[in-house]
Amino acid sequence: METLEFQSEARQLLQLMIHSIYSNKDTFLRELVSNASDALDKLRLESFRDKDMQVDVDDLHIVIESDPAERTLTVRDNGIGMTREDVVRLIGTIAKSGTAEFLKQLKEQQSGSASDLIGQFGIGFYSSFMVADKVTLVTKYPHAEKGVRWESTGEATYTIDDVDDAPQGTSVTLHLKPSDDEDRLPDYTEPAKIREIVKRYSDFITWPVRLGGEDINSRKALWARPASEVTEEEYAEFYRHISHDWNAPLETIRMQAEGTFEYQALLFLPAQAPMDLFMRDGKRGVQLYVKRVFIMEDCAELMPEYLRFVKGVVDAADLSLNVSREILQQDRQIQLMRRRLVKKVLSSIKSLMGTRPDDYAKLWGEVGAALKEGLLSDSDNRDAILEVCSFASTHSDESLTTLAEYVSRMKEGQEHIYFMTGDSRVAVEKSPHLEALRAKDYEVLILTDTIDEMWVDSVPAFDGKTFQSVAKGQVDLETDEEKSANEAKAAEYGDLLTWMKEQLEDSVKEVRLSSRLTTSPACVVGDSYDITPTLEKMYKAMGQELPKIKRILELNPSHPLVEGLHRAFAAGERDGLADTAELVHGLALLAEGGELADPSRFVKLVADRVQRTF
Ligand SMILES: Nc1ncnc2c1ncn2[C@@H]1O[C@H](COP(=O)(O)OP(=O)(O)OP(=O)(O)O)[C@@H](O)[C@H]1O
Repeated sequence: METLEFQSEARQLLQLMIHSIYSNKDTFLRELVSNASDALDKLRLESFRDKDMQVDVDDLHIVIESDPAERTLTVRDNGIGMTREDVVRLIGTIAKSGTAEFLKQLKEQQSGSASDLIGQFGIGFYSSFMVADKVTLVTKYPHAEKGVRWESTGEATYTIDDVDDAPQGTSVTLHLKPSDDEDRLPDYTEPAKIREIVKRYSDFITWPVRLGGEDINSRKALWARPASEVTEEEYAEFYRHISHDWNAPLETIRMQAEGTFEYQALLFLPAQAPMDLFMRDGKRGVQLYVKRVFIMEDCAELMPEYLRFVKGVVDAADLSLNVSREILQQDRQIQLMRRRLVKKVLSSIKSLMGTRPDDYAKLWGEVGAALKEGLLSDSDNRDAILEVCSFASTHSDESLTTLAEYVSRMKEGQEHIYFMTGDSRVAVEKSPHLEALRAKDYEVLILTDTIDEMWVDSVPAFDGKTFQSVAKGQVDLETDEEKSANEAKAAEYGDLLTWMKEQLEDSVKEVRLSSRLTTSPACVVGDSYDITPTLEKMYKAMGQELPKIKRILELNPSHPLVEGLHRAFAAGERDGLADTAELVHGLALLAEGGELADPSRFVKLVADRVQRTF
């Protein structure tokens, strides 16, 4: 027998379980039944793929046994089992990505809301320690010679030992803590209690769950039952089973297709973003069943990456049971099905917008940044995605706006949908680029998600209105009169502009008069196809070297500083004027929250000027 130590993260989670923070301890049984069900699915699949496997798959089931005298409760399955290495790896450590992040968040939370986080993380098996002071697991993997016995009190260590005569599958025996009404710990050896919990949480499990020789679950796949007969609570439990999210789903979507390619789908939109939404190795896709038989988890072929927050099941009638990912990728029917699933999800989000705006807002807040990835990757559905997007805008400090709402508020003569990207709302709002639009009372979308920097370049228009960055290209807001006045100004300033461009040659590619400024002296803008400073920063952070990007300096000819500069220049003054040009450029960069190439030089120039005022 060997005694091993739990990995430190596993130990921390076990401590949380022992000093349980869940008020609802019944859920431990759901976790054990859920694991057993997964193990049966896996064995069934494995036996299908590996014909040499000497296993009996005729009567796959889950048995629950209780012994009131010994105060034990056992959940047994004749599923895939685990090897000794599996046990050490799967039960002794927590290999899931994001564990450290999870524990950090947990520390920051009050214990009340910690259960939300735990549910999301899905610590499954460990939840046994909420109700047991010792847990014994005996398991055997089909190809392993011997079985394994694992035992622990949930403290720092566990023991592991070989077993000669272990049956196929896994049994988990809980040595229950004394029942205690005050601590809301019921007597889990009571058959009525066990029956009640299984009925409530695990009724839909496709394998029989037996107690005292009797099947106690109905085993009906929810998606195969008439929608009118399934309760919200049943959907919610099923959602929890497949998603490991503790919360109820925000929306349940059912689909049915008949004809040449039959399938049923039961999909869920989450109330809370999955923890792994933005993790590289996060879960993707939905579960695939073929005629009620579980085929694969995380079937990314059925749901595009940008809809990875959608959980659920697709049950296709006409696929072969040993369908592979390669086949799925090439199958035309699968692609058609995927297309319909995507359309259905997007239309469900749209109807949520109309019927339950608060829920829509919640969903958008949680997963909007992922959904927007679709604007880049799914051009077929671009319009449908744009319709369900919401953005911050200068129209309101509190609520977001849809594009349709934006368009309905467009001013007469306004041709474009104006937007500005940036690091934060404050930075964008303070930016000088917005001045002329504000003066005209034009609304500007404030885009601060990383993904916004990318899609705005590839989405041409919404409802026939093109997207126009206020920080790029020429912003054309003037009346004809203003235009001719400006042209005259430009002629007047021509020499100064040329001279300034020479002075600032290393950092700017052009100096011109601005039509977007009203109160600031200057701003820097990009050409229509230049990448933005935020994007430039992102590339740099990823270690990508970019050629130096020169932007355009725009001057406000009605600002006293610029007027003064012009006067001095026209009077032939050149002393110190080069420094002034540099200062004006620096001010423009600072005003948009940008970075100066040489801050110490800028400080010196300003200090010199200030000194001269004494
Ligand atoms: N009855 C079982 N038979 C075979 N393997 C099991 C069984 N129970 C647990 N395991 C293995 O141990 C792993 C860890 O189980 P645990 O319940 O802690 O987490 P999980 O099921 O992976 O996570 P979640 O509960 O979020 O699904 C499982 O993924 C599975 O590989």
